[in-house]
Amino acid sequence: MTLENLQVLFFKNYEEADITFSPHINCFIGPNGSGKTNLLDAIHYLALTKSAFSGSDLQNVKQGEDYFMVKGRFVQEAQKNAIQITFKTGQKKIVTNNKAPYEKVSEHIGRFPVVLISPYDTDLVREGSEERRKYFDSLISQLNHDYLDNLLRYNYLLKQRNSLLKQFADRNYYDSDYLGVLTEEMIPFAEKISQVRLKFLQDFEPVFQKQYRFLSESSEEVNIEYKSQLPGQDLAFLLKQAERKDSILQRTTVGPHKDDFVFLMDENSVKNYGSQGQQKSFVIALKLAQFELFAAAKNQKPLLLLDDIFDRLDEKRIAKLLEMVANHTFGQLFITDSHAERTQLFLKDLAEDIRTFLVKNGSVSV
Ligand SMILES: Nc1ncnc2c1ncn2[C@@H]1O[C@H](COP(=O)(O)OP(=O)(O)OP(=O)(O)O)[C@@H](O)[C@H]1O
Repeated sequence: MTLENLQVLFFKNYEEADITFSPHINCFIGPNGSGKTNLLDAIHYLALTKSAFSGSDLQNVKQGEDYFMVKGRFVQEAQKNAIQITFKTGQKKIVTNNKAPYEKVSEHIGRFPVVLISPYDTDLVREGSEERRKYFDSLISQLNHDYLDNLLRYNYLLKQRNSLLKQFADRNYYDSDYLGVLTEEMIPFAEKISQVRLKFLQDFEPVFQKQYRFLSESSEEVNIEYKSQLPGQDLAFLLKQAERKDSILQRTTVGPHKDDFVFLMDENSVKNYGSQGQQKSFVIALKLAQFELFAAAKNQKPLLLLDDIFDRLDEKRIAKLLEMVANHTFGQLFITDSHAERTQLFLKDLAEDIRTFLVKNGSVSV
């Protein structure tokens, strides 16, 4: 799969940009804060209908404006998909493919696979379980639409259950039967989510371990452990047992929203025991495993977005990634860097068609 072009309007620090890409390597070069990462984010947005960095669409609208648009043409085999996403303050965003709106935006997710490697990836190791759940949920959702639907449904019901618990506390009254009906409705979704997460990890872990060995060339063993209250347990019983606690805390304390994916290195926590270099290898291996699984499942190479890797990674890891580029492991690549000479030096031995874009203060030139 390739992205032929990208147009943005009032997206982050861009008033307007219109770029035609190389099907191989594209480099965005410019000073810090000029808007290189924002272009990668616009590509991410086109593929996944959300930013990789900002939690709210309002943050993506250029300051002083009230809407933004991102537009681009993905080519899959001979088929062209012109995607346009428009967000206007206070309104629902509109996503169209070849001018036709999707019935459900979730249908778009996973159709145009993209993998982003960014300096923020180490948050997956350092932050709490929510970061990791979000990452794996997004990954599984791009491979499995039923999973995404179940997850959306579960999250909706969870929100309702939590607000009911809060209402009971506020009004000083309690209706266990009413809560029970909502709880029962959640259980099948919770069970499916847990089953799919467990099964996914069984497929993902060996691919991840292979990528880690390739990147680090060291002997430590890495694992990802699925930590959940659910497998092998009767969830209805667990929820019933937690009901008193839930009513005091006014939130649901049992369920897949409490799961974690624990990152281990020689059976120790990567967060506490892994060196900075090991943590970076760990997260890049996650992303390379994601790339490999997406490529296999979708029978096409995802776009690979590499943010600031020449600055943030040591030469050994950069060499490994470039070895993969030279071996044609990847398809279309988008790379950001603040130093043109450094990028040229790293890419000089590659035979691919390399296109360089100069980024300056929210504008792009060739
Ligand atoms: N909604 C917005 N409106 C206007 N400007 C914005 C908006 N969101 C982000 N920016 C600006 O975009 C700039 C950051 O762009 P970006 O992260 O793409 O930079 P970069 O070139 O990748 O820098 P670095 O090399 O430091 O990673 C900042 O100056 C920020 O203020």
